Amino acid sequence: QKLPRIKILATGGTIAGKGASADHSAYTSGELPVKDLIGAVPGIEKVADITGEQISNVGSQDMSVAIWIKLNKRINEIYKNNEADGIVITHGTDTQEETAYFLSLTVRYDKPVVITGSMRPATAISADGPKNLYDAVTLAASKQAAHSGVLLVFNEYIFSGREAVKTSTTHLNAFTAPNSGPVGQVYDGKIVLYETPLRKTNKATPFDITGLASLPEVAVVELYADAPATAMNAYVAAGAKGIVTGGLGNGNLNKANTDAAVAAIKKGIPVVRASRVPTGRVTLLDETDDEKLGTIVSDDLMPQKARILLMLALTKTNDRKKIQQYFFEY
Ligand SMILES: NC(=O)C[C@H](N)C(=O)O
Repeated sequence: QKLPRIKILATGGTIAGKGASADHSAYTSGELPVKDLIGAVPGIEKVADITGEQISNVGSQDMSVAIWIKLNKRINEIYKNNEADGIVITHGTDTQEETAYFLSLTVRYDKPVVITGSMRPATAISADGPKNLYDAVTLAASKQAAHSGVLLVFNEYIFSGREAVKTSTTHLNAFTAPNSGPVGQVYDGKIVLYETPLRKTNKATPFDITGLASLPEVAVVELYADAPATAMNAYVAAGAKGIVTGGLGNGNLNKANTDAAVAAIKKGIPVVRASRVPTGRVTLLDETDDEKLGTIVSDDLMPQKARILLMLALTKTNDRKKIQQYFFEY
């Protein structure tokens, strides 16, 4: 029986990280090549017929729109040319949730795309990378991974790429899905899915970025007690095409930032109200009169994910109502 063909696209991160000693936390991410990552996973050759490609080799704190566009292009090409049955992306954890959501919205095929990484570098005692990679390959090789957008596998849990958020800076269970929980588990080489994500992904979104070399600049402005409008005004002056706020509570802006937001909107720059709080929603017309101000709400996307949707939305439209609809659908 022929094994499923899995392509590993490596981008860097701690999973490819190297430290001077096994018992110390200092290391540099994005050092080892993809063949070393595959070579460190015993038994993986029994799960799938694996090939690897290096897309980038960076700590994901240096992930960029340019690398996202390259990844998106390669994934679409692999499926168009029938080069693989499933794709696994290895990635740093710092921005893994952003890449997962970006690709969920932009890949044009309903085939398996699974993303993973690690918290400990490859050289550490009990490195978690090989197990996470084994689990990711197992999931990508199973038929169950299709039609769900990008799935993020970490520490034996499976999350929707839209919902996953890094919620620990150091622990091995670094990801959770604060609003919805995991969609399944992978354990002992077996996948158990409890549910499939309902938000639209892949072909069901209008975000075909084929041919684009960049995306409209969108900035995130974080709120806090007594926050001045300096950051928002500076981003607008620097030419931002959209602003997302990491607002207070249910997406509230203080007076200074409300005034700056209204001024930005008058210049044709959409402002999306998200929240710095990790669970719950930002809904229209709660404490803020969005109709009067012209603001858009993020629904339940955290600021870093709302930024991705706004960048993609701006490739299609500048219309407030349409952009708001995107936030309710995707
Ligand atoms: N655990 C990790 O992967 C952290 C690292 N800074 C990265 O995102 O690449």
